[in-house]
Amino acid sequence: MIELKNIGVQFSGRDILKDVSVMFNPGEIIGLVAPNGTGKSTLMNVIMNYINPNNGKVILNHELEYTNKKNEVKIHQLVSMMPDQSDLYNQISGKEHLKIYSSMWNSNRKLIESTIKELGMKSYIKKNTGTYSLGMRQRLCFAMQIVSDTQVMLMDEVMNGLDPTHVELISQILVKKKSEGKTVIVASHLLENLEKYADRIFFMKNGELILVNAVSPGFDEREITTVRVTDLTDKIKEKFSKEFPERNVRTLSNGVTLIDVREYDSGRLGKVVEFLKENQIKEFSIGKEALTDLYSMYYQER
Ligand SMILES: Nc1ncnc2c1ncn2[C@@H]1O[C@H](COP(=O)(O)OP(=O)(O)OP(=O)(O)O)[C@@H](O)[C@H]1O
Repeated sequence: MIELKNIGVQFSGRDILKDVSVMFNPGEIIGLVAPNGTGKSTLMNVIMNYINPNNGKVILNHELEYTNKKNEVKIHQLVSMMPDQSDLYNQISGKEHLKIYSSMWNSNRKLIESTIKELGMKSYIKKNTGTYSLGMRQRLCFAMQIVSDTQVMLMDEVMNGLDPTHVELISQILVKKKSEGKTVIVASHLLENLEKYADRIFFMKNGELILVNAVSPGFDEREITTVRVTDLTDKIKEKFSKEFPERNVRTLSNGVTLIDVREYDSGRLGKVVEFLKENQIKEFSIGKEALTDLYSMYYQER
């Protein structure tokens, strides 16, 4: 378990993190979402003690803090940050990288072979990383962190440069890590993907963390709050507002129109669906807002 207590970071007098207090638990995947330059990496760097916060502290397992070098070594045995592609050595093989990480964290050597297999890296793992493509390098960075096998794993843009098959594969591995009790903290711009596996998602805005979506546990798939329409023209929208004047209809910058049906009974909801069908609107779903809608609301609404 990792706790951030009243963390404040200022750069050039600007608040990047403002009194952030939050707890990340074992067996959960945390998603961090924000536009470029908001503070996701800063937060991770604070957790790693690569940046000294102006205020506050990081506490691991209720007791360990970055108060001295000895504690830092202890914490870094338990908390790791996924390496960056620029950390790779071009003149040695992927497998050598994995061996180095396994030794540094003194983890189970068996993890090396199983991770290579799991990530489909067998055909190239013995070649020098200088010959790797972007996606191959990214998979290696991910594999290095998996091999280190720490209790808390921080991943900044883990899906960078990966094709959809590998995005899916890595998502599945993240879920597996979670089931092993790891705390996985992922900063990502792939919202649809993140939404599938993250337990809690935080948006960062004005130095604060805002919990936007508790996907599970307790997330009720059946809860209907919104009809989400992707092909609503202005004309039909106007007509809709006349027929359903009491309703809150909003069109977001991503082009999606959300109709708030929170207080509708099934009869009234049926009428909304009927209206859409009668007006040849085909692209709609009934349920909740998607993460990309929430993102539009928080960051892009004019
Ligand atoms: N060492 C530093 N000194 C001064 N300003 C910094 C420093 N590190 C980061 N910043 C600033 O803090 C802000 C947040 O940066 P950060 O790298 O945390 O953003 P991010 O959300 O991770 O962005 P991205 O999605 O682009 O990775 C930016 O405006 C950046 O310029």
